[in-house]
Amino acid sequence: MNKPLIIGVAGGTASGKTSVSRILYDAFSDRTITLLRQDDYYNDQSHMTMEERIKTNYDHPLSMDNELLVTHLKKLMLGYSIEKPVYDYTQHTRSDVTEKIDPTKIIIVEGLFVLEDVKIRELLDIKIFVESDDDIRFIRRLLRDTTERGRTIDSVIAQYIESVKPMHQEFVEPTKKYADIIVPDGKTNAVALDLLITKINSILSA
Ligand SMILES: Nc1ncnc2c1ncn2[C@@H]1O[C@H](COP(=O)(O)OP(=O)(O)O)[C@@H](O)[C@H]1O
Ligand SMILES: Nc1ccn([C@@H]2O[C@H](COP(=O)(O)O)[C@@H](O)[C@H]2O)c(=O)n1
Repeated sequence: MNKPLIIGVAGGTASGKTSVSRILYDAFSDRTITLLRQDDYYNDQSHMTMEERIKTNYDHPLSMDNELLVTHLKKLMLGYSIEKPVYDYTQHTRSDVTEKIDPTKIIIVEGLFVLEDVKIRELLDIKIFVESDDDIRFIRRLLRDTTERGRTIDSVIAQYIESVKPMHQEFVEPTKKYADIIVPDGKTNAVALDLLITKINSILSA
């Protein structure tokens, strides 16, 4: 099998990374394609109490097991299957199950820090940064985390002020400089998405 095409999608929380990745995934669903979410590679915290887990700074790169993500990407590149962790946001740790992922022609890897970590970055053939205004991202996150991630309004606000916002400015926003393409407004940016799909098609048919 030829080396897979690896596409990295970075951006702040609720910027639209998953939405953009899903559109690219759907556009190439006639080929073999995998979508890996860096969130599944948060450190395993099953040995910690819930009180300790709540205190973790999930917006610092050290909260991620990037070593495992890189190992998994390299295995997929060599044609081996992996057992991907599955993250549980309500428990702040990996769930008991893993998901078997087989090697595919295209791999999309999306997450806050996929452009921040040099070892991940150098595996990427196309580097995308999804950008949305901070206030819009905060509103989206508030809605999402209270409906889908089992959080209270107060906890989302406190976490945003204490860690999400400052860590975004320190570790996520600066990685925009590594992007091949910055996509403002994420999934609604039809022109940028069309350009990306055209470019991916041209690489695949080369
Ligand atoms: N362009 C957009 N317009 C409106 N809502 C959006 C847009 N992009 C994302 N959303 C919504 O915002 C939330 C976060 O989007 P998501 O793609 O999961 O972001 P991320 O993966 O960067 O955290 C989701 O509920 C999603 O439906
Ligand atoms: N236990 C956790 C783990 C992560 N988070 C937050 O998730 C955000 C990253 O996911 P996106 O889909 O928004 O990119 C990140 O900002 C962490 O704060 C969490 O709250 N709890």
